[in-house]
Amino acid sequence: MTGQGQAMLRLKNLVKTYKTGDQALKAVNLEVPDGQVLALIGPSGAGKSTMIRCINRLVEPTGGEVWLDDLEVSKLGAGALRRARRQMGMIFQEYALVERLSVMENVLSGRLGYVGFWRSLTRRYPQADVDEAFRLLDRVGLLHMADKRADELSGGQRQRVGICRALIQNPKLLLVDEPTASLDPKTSRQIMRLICELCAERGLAAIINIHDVALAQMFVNRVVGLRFGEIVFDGPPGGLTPDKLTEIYGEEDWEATIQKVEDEDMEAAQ
Ligand SMILES: Nc1ncnc2c1ncn2[C@@H]1O[C@H](COP(=O)(O)OP(=O)(O)OP(=O)(O)O)[C@@H](O)[C@H]1O
Repeated sequence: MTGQGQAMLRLKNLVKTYKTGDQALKAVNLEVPDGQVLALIGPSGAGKSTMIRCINRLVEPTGGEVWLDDLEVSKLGAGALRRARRQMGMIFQEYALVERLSVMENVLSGRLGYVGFWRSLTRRYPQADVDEAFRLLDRVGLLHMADKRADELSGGQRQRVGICRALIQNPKLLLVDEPTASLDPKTSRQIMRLICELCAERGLAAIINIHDVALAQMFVNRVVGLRFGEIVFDGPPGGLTPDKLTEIYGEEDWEATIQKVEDEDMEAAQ
């Protein structure tokens, strides 16, 4: 349980220095309350993927703390970390599906952290898991594809499978790493909408690493901007003025990107 007034996810002075000497995160502090969906933006190399991966320790932090409710994830041993990871679903840019397995098997693989070792080897899942997988596939519009092989799907369909696989873990936090980077603009929008709707339905918090600022602005209430491993912006999408975007990304023509923000400003001024 989250303690009173305590954010569900807390990063305290999180540092990551790779063996190459690259300082990807410099003492990052961040709090994410229950059910909040935030977009993580920033230029290439800012440390977005590193931050997301340090939270579930796919990348081992060099320093600082990661807290998930009352659990200090950064201190856990292997067994406890495996259990903690069940609470953190991950969605990847390249979907990370097993190509030769069916859609259903890919979704069910999200339960591997729960079923015993032998059961996972034979991939025999409890009926309740199979039922839930059907429910999730239905929710994302892929019920009719349950028996198809993953390699027969389009990018958008694959990402829907990736979303189901993360959700069947029954996580409290979703870590989403560039979910739309391999998709066309229309599919990108559908996938972002789906992720945000599902988070709202389930009271799930999410950190979405996303390159497309306009897309982030469309769907989330909080944007965190990272630059050179430091948070340089944290606020509502409307606060992403040209100056702020320049602070995050460097000099650029922001006309197209901030169209929406300008429109709102004009309306407010009238
Ligand atoms: N495995 C690694 N070994 C060494 N350096 C790394 C490694 N992964 C990332 N880095 C470095 O850490 C910094 C942050 O990289 P990271 O991938 O987290 O940034 P990002 O904001 O996600 O970038 P992108 O948007 O291009 O994915 C970069 O300087 C990068 O070169």
